[in-house]
Amino acid sequence: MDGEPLYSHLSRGAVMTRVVPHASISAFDYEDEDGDKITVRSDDEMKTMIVNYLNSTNEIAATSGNLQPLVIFPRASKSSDKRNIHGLKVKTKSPNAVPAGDPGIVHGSRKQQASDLQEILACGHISDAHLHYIEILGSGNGGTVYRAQHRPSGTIMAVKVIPLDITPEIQQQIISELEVLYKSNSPMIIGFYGAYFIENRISICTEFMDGGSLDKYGQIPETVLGRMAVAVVKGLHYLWNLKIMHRDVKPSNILVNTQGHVKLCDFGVSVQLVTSIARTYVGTNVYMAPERLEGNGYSIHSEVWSFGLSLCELAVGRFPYKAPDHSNSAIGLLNTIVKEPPPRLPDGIFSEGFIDFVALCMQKDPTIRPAPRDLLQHPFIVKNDDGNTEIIAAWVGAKLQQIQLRRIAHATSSA
Ligand SMILES: Nc1ncnc2c1ncn2[C@@H]1O[C@H](COP(=O)(O)OP(=O)(O)OP(=O)(O)O)[C@@H](O)[C@H]1O
Repeated sequence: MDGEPLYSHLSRGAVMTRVVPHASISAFDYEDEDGDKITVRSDDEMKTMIVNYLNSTNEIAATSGNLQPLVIFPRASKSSDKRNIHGLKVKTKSPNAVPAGDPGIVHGSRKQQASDLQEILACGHISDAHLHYIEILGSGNGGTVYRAQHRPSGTIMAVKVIPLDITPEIQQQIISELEVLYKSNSPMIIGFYGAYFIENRISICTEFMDGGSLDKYGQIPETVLGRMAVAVVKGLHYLWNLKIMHRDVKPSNILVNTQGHVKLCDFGVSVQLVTSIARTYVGTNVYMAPERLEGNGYSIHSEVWSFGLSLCELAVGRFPYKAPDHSNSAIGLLNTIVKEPPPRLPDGIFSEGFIDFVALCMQKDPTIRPAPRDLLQHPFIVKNDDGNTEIIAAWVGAKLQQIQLRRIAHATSSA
């Protein structure tokens, strides 16, 4: 090509594949003449780097082949104790990793395997190359959740993969907002192992809960649901104290395991992530409070509504609203939620405390709904706050067995 330098046709991906064949993320830092670190995330930025490098080398060195190597750096990461509150054991000195203190990769001559590059746009120790995907756990509006094994530590985790078309700057913002999760350490909040972007997909790695989410259990008896409700109230309270709003309280975002633990997942810790998902995927959330559906703002009182509605559904075993024509029309359903009086738990089947708790949470006027502190003091929560995880564990275990037996029976009958 006339007059164009050779490197003008290089793609950053192609170059990085040659230098570090196993890296799937190709961003890095280099130092300019003033010693400032410059990040390279696009082909244009890489070309600028090469131009600057060539301009700064003297001609004799260039023609004699005695060029100083062009050094690039994986982006600095936090110390492992700050990142690794869940105690993942990872071989940090793998033969493929760039040794600490080694400035990095040199073009052409000193080919070095640098799997660490995968951590560039990431928080945590996890990279895709370390994961063995076992099965799909479920798919929601936008993402797919996998059960995967983190090979270096043997840990089984849930990996949620969401395709998002966003700029590298927004990716960076999401990753830094997710770092807050390292500070959260509550037994009622899903454990966070790390997150990373590959191309246009974010993967979020969290603790795996072998009971899955509450939406698959149908009706849950009050004795069990009451204990679950305590965990959810405490989890929400914990988030609210950190000034984090969940933004998506519903049965599919409440997870259980066979040890009787109940944890919240998918909360809006990264406002940028919530915004990017909302921009990319249009969905109807029937758990939204009436004021939110009408576009009148969002507060912790809106989460109290969603929680009350989730409890009501899990207690009766079906979503308590119907569209006026009994169709599945989303608009009809949302209209009913905004216009009609809220559903109530039926008398005579549930305790008075439970009926009152749901009724308070589902008041249509958000200003008179209880605040998080009041929820913790409500007699229904106080009564169920006995730390009895065995009752949840036994129920989840028995239900999972039933589900498994039903699956086997179904598979045998259709074989
Ligand atoms: N940490 C986890 N452990 C075990 N199962 C999980 C975990 N996280 C999610 N799941 C399962 O994966 C399913 C899909 O989750 P996902 O968050 O993609 O969708 P959703 O919450 O059902 O819907 P939406 O995306 O519309 O909010 C969940 O319903 C749950 O059963």
